[in-house]
Amino acid sequence: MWRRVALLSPMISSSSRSLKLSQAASGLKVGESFATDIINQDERVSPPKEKAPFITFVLGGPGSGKGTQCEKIVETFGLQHLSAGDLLRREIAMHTENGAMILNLIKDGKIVPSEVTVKLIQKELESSDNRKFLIDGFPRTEENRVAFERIIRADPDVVLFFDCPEEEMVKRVLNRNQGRIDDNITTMKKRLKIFNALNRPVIDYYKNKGKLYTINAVGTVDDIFQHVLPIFNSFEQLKESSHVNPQSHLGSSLVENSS
Ligand SMILES: Nc1ncnc2c1ncn2[C@@H]1O[C@H](COP(=O)(O)OP(=O)(O)OP(=O)(O)O)[C@@H](O)[C@H]1O
Ligand SMILES: Nc1ccn([C@@H]2O[C@H](COP(=O)(O)O)[C@@H](O)[C@H]2O)c(=O)n1
Ligand SMILES: [Mg+2]
Repeated sequence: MWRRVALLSPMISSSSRSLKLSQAASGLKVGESFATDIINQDERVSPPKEKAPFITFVLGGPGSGKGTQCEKIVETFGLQHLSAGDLLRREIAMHTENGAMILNLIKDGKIVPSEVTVKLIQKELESSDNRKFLIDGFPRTEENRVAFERIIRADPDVVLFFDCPEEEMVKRVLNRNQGRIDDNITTMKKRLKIFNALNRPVIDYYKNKGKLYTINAVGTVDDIFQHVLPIFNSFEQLKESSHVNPQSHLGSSLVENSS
């Protein structure tokens, strides 16, 4: 098994390098490991450089179709889907120490403190063997974004923004029928307000950085996915692990890279 360790070479003599590396390896955080060396614990050989993980943030208003499109991206390109909302709902279901606080905030369409959400994401990133992630519904606020940079010490490679009119989002959420406590008109109105006030600045931030891909989220699920395909097709490292031949899909060029 490959374990990630920080750049420790200067503090390690050649004879005891493997042992000290493996001792030091436990207790590392994801952010530390992103600029790291690795060691093969079975073979004790010189480690090759580990590539930084490929991170996609998936943004869009409530009901814009983020989760639906993420499922299709996973099927085609093999990324791991981490939905911030699902991670938070799991805390509620498991009655963890933050569960009750999270429930109250979600009921009211409010944003959970960034530290809590980022730590949940961090756990998933660190325990995964996948190196390609779709982080859905995150960052929701500038505070979320800054906390991710501080704790995880990584930047997204791609930011998708599913752009959908409010009327359509309301219709979809009210028809979702998955028993979500926030799928009602009162909470939906609050969520839309929060989206416009707090998520829009994050979208603008990535637009200015040239990382934002704005996708028209109106149409059938398959039509919309046709706009997503060419984005991921343009990254060589994603083609390597694709489950189907993404080239066989006719990705349209209706995507706007808003840089
Ligand atoms: N293109 C589409 N056309 C019609 N309905 C859609 C489309 N995409 C998704 N839906 C439906 O709309 C609802 C909301 O979609 P989804 O859960 O993917 O949105 P979301 O952006 O993840 O929302 P949230 O932020 O609330 O989690 C679901 O019931 C889904 O099946
Ligand atoms: N970064 C986030 C993401 C979500 N929340 C809370 O969860 C609710 C549901 O999120 P979905 O992505 O599943 O729509 C959302 O309204 C927030 O209350 C959060 O706080 N921070
Ligand atoms: Mg969702």
